Amino acid sequence: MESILSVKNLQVVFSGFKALKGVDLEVGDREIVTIIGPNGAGKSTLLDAIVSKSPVAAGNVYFQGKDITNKNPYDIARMGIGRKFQNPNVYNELTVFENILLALKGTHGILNSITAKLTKTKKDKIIDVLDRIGLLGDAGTIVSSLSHGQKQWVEIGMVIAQDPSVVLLDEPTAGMTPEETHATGEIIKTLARDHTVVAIEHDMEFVKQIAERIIVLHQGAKLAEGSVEEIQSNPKVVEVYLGREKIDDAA
Ligand SMILES: Nc1ncnc2c1ncn2[C@@H]1O[C@H](COP(=O)(O)OP(=O)(O)OP(=O)(O)O)[C@@H](O)[C@H]1O
Repeated sequence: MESILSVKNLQVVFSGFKALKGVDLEVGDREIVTIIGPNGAGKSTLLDAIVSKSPVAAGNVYFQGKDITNKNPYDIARMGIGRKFQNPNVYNELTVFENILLALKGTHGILNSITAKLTKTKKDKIIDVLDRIGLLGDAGTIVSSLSHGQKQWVEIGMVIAQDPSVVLLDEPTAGMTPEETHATGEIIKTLARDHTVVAIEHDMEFVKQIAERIIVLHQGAKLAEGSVEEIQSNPKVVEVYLGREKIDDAA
């Protein structure tokens, strides 16, 4: 497998605390990789370190064969790695269409973007993004009136509007209803036709819906890696994570 994103022996240290203790990760072009693991395992830190939001203490991150370790986050985004955080970061007072417009490459300033004449290319691009996130019918809706799940989709749309090769998603279904969660899975599967997706997720039904390969992190290290079946039957994973989830559910 040719990797588009490659993480080698990655270490992140916060004031002496080793949040990542030497993690390796290989992600193939247009693959969907899901990262699971208990709270505090280092999942968000791993995505943060890839885009230089957390400083890498040792190890390397390669994107399309280039070493991007600790490069400027803005340059990493421009090179083609898009990152969506847990909470939707959208313009609530603007329409869905305007939110996607603002995220397009080469768009500068809110007022400029909204008042400037829209080229057909930009309009077609926005329509394509809205179609892919299932919000074409809501193009003119003000974002504040959308459900929490729909806001998350707007933000996914804002990420893909920048044409990243790799999309990093941090708990994309957090706070969603089961129906929204399922719809998000279908959106992600469609995205993976054109983008590589790495998603952190807790909801195992969702993981089963989208995952081609699962990475399990535990205490800053990789505990296991494999298909849904391999992960579900791995005794170490059941002990530290999946068994724990069942106990939590029962509680
Ligand atoms: N900026 C920071 N400064 C200090 N410690 C941090 C910082 N960011 C994360 N940590 C610590 O690093 C560890 C890993 O955190 P991280 O958020 O990556 O875990 P996670 O697996 O994403 O957890 P969760 O599922 O709860 O989001 C935790 O112990 C956390 O407290």
